[in-house]
Amino acid sequence: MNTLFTLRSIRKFYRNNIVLDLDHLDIHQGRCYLLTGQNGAGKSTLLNILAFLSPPTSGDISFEGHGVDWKSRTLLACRQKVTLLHQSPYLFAGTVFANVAYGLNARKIPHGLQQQLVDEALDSVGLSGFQARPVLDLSGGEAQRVAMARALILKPLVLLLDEPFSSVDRKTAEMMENILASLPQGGTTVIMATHEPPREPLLFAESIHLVQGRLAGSPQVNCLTAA
Ligand SMILES: Nc1ncnc2c1ncn2[C@@H]1O[C@H](COP(=O)(O)OP(=O)(O)OP(=O)(O)O)[C@@H](O)[C@H]1O
Repeated sequence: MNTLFTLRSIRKFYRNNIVLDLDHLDIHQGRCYLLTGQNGAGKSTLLNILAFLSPPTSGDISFEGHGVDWKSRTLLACRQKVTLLHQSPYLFAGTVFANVAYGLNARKIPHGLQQQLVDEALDSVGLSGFQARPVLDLSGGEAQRVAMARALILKPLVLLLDEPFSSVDRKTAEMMENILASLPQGGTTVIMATHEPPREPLLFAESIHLVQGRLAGSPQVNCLTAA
């Protein structure tokens, strides 16, 4: 079993408030994790750290076996292996195709191959035939699916999702959960944050549950909840 992220003594403060306090957390490659916790439990804070977007106030993280130096240029290489899909994803004005192909363009993938990959990605989220649609005409749920296609097309090593199903209907959420559950076969590690249980929790073999910024089951949490 390959350990992808190792977190030790990770603490995050906003002003004087501690919002994340993790003694020890290992995340293994090719697994599907459900990150749960009530509003304010620290889920987005943890995802932002795992996406290398926001450093912890203190503590150590290693990624693929190497210690993460938040001030080094190597951070960019780490960021490129991780995709974070937000609850309200940003799509730029333009067509669905242009948005989904954005990362392929940046990687200079030939146009013919882009067409094929975009078709496959849109197909996988149930949006075949949407290539030429302006994103401004999309419903909230369709926009979320386009953002998912844009994330999937890059085949990231790690896919982080922050409440990805907030504006999709039940059938679409089930379809997207099934897509997520299939990604580890291709080597992608999935971590999905939600404060609601998924429709099919068994698809997510691993769980990380936060209570007031701490891992449920850790001694500190037991003290807190017992108090
Ligand atoms: N930039 C910030 N400045 C100050 N406090 C912040 C900031 N970002 C988050 N917090 C606080 O950190 C705590 C954890 O927030 P976080 O967004 O990580 O929780 P969450 O579990 O994702 O919540 P939700 O389910 O509501 O999205 C909250 O108390 C929040 O108010």
